[in-house]
Amino acid sequence: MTGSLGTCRVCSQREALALCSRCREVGYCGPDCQREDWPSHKASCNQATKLLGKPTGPVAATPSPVQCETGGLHVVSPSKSLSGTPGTPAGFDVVLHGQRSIENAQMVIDKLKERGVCVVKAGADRSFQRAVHMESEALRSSRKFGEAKKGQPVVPGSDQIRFDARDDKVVWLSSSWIEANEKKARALKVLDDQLADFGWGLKQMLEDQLGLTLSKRSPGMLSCYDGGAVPGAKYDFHIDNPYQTQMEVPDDGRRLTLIYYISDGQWDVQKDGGGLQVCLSDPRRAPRTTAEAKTSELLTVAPECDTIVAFFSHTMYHAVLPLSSSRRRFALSTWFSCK
Ligand SMILES: O=C(O)CCC(=O)C(=O)O
Ligand SMILES: [Fe+2]
Repeated sequence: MTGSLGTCRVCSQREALALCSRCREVGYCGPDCQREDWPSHKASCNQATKLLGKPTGPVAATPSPVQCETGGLHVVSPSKSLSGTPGTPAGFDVVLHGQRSIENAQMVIDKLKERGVCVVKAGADRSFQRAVHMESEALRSSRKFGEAKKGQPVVPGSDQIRFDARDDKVVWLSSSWIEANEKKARALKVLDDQLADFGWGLKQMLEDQLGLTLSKRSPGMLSCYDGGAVPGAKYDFHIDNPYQTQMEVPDDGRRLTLIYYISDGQWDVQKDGGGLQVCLSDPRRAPRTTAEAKTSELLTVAPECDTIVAFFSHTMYHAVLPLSSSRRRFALSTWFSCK
């Protein structure tokens, strides 16, 4: 779902900004047109979701900027306190559930512009959350996760290789992997699609308001930090696409990182560790070093089930703090790129 979505199917005048999140077959300029169309679109939407074999319950409640039945998503609590002191998890900036998709997308954009990171409550059904957790655990038991560490020359051309300071294992949900593991990852596939929709739903606003043009998305990456197998598992401070820092690395195109956390129940960052910590530096420019980044205020996000975190891949330093219990911390991540 890249490029233009065409014109709105109702008014045929304005550009469609988002697709129906259930069937992803029709586009609207905004919630008003979508709401008006729902009585006539309902039947074909139900048919399409049946044909695609999508579980309608979870899809209707998953994190996408447009929801058919209700005409968009609904913000419940804009920003609770966001003191961001280490160890104190941030509140949600946006809570998605069922109405006002465009307004929600705008709140995400505003937060990204102001702070480079936005914490969103996705609003998926509990049964869907449980399904993605069970699938993640089952994939781990059947040894589907592989090494995530990547080696890179310390400077280009050097024989000295530095490995990513990360302790997670990952599965890439590429289309061929999904095809080969269809039954094992039904809910994860739906989640990956929904995360994609959420990101693409921001596309036009990111372009118009922040000058960021997204044209590609990576496959979903399911990660597992296993506090039982690797006590204290973590990922040190880094920028996903560090081309602006003093490290001599090429621009890999990544601009927006989206992560959806998957866990069995509540996650207490004081007890379990594993918080995502983001350095709140200038969102428009990457700090040149980790030390410089750490002089900024820190925002801690609890990897609590059903939380989405969005941040700029090329400017925001972040880390996964060491796990301090034997729990497993799962997340589905995806990266949107400008090339
Ligand atoms: O899982 C997280 O919270 C962040 C992981 C991360 O930074 C990465 O995979 O690049
Ligand atoms: Fe990262």
